[in-house]
Amino acid sequence: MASSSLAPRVTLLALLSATTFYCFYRSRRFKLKLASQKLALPARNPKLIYITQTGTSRTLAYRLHKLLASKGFIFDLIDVKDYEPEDLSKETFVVILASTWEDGKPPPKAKFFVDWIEESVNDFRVGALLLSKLRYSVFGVGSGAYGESFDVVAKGISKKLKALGANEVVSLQEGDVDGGRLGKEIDAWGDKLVEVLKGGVVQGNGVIAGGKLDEESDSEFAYVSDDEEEENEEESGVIDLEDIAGKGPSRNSKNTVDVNVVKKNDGKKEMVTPVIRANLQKQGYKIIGSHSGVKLCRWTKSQLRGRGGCYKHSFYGIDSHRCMEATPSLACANKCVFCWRHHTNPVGKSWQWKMDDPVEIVNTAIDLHTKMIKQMKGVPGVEEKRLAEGLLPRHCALSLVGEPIMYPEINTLIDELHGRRISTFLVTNAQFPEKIKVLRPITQESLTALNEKHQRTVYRLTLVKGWNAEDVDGYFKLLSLGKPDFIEIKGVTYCGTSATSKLTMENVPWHSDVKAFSEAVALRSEGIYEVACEHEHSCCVLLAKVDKFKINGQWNTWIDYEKFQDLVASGEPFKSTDYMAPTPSWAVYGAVEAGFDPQHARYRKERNHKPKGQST
Ligand SMILES: Cc1cc2nc3c(=O)[nH]c(=O)nc-3n(C[C@H](O)[C@H](O)[C@H](O)COP(=O)(O)O)c2cc1C
Repeated sequence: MASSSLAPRVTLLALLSATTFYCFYRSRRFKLKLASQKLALPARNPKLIYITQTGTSRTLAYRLHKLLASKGFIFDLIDVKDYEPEDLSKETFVVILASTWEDGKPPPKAKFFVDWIEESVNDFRVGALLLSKLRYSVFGVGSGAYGESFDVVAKGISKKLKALGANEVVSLQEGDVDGGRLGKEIDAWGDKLVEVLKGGVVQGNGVIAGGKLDEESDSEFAYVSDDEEEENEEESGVIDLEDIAGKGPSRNSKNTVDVNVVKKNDGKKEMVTPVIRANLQKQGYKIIGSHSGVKLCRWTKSQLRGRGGCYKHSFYGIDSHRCMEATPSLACANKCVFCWRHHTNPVGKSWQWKMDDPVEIVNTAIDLHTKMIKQMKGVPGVEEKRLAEGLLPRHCALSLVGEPIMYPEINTLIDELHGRRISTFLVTNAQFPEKIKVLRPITQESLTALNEKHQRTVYRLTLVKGWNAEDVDGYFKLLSLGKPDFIEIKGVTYCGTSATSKLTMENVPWHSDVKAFSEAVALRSEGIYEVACEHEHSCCVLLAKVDKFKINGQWNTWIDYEKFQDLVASGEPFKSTDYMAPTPSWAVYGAVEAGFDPQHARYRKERNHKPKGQST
């Protein structure tokens, strides 16, 4: 590097690092402030929402409200016309009573509410965990005389809330006005709700206390599938039980059982509600936690079924079902909760890190990954061949944000992974440029201090409409710093509006917006970058350096993983172009497949409407 350009570059790098660190510090301060404020905020009341035309559901809702109040559980009673459905992502417990009218439609006053739920399910920009904090139950009000459209509004709401990640705590009740027993039915159903609510108190898991909900409660209460495509399939974490009330789940050698969903002898699956947990505990089982941290990502499940992969498959040939995560951990030996941020400003205490052995980290990562893959055996649609592939992880994501970047053994960890022919890609940030500089070769790296690396480097940019989707010049300046080989530009995924995220659907770009921004950045680069690939389903586009990766008109954004491992093993220096591979035509920008691998089976959810703002 010419010495004349070194000084400004170092200055810029330092500036960027300092800015990033400052923003990080501010955001943490802000979060801490919010957390401390939160303690003072009253918890959000659970909601009892009724959907009615002629008043039946309202009468039942009042009756249920009274019953719940008599047991000490205070719900806000709300007519659906007065409820803003976007608030569902802030709720933790909602009970809905819904009637069905002509042609299986909801009463007109509920149209907006029902449409919002429906559209959120069908909108691929919305995260499958939008309502993951929400626990809910639905009671249908209708007439069996209407045959196929009996209670369809309630059934639809229940199914769609589940698809958005909400947890159903008492099963849907299909109330039939013709039976003349609706009053008794709502009482019995209400008793079940009370049982669940009481369970929350008994278990002390923060679900409900004195009729109030704790917004910060963990979701260990019930397991929910994060699979958008298989709404009712709660495969991971399912333990086959003869009968939970009788024998219970088979114990493992440690006499513990880790369940969130159980299957009863009638084949039905059931959530492990606090009540069931209590029953299991009475039988001597120790419940050791939830599955929230070890669920397979939806792309992995999809690829195990031979269906579409994530954008990393389209851009680089990474198979999700062969990709695991390893998290190097640093634990403070002084058991200090503030960890390194505290210790960098020590308060007089000598300190030391407790570090995981790299071999142990890799073994644990492989172990967790293979365990989860094995759980998919026998799940409908999962292919034997892909299961076998999944048991041989080939890629590893190393997230080096925060504490792990300080992990001194990072190169040993990378060596350990490569020793097992597992390619590594890093996710990091600009706070620790020195650490990035000394890293061993990996297949792909991200962010600044990368300009001088010989491996593939990538920026990842998340577009938020109204926030950053217009600043082409600003982003081009950032590119000029690290001169990455690739730039992934991805539309933000909507995960609900909350105290810490003010994003709304208005901020979520369409794929056409992402394309337009990417093309503008490419244009601004004056030929250095071109848009190389796209993955429409993820709203994601890849820009790549033309001189390195486009050879005789052919893009080479994919990675020859075997060659990469051979190069590592050789011990000789090598460059990113030594292990590049041709991008398949279906992944190239503008292809009719729009990044969808034709070898995968396309699985489309039923859509009743075209996505907003799209012509096709
Ligand atoms: C014109 C008409 C159409 C109806 N269509 C359905 C239907 O498709 N499915 C159903 O389950 N119930 C249907 N019902 C029954 C209503 O859901 C039932 O009367 C219920 O009690 C209405 O509750 P609400 O007063 O809370 O709106 C229909 C009733 C009427 C009068």
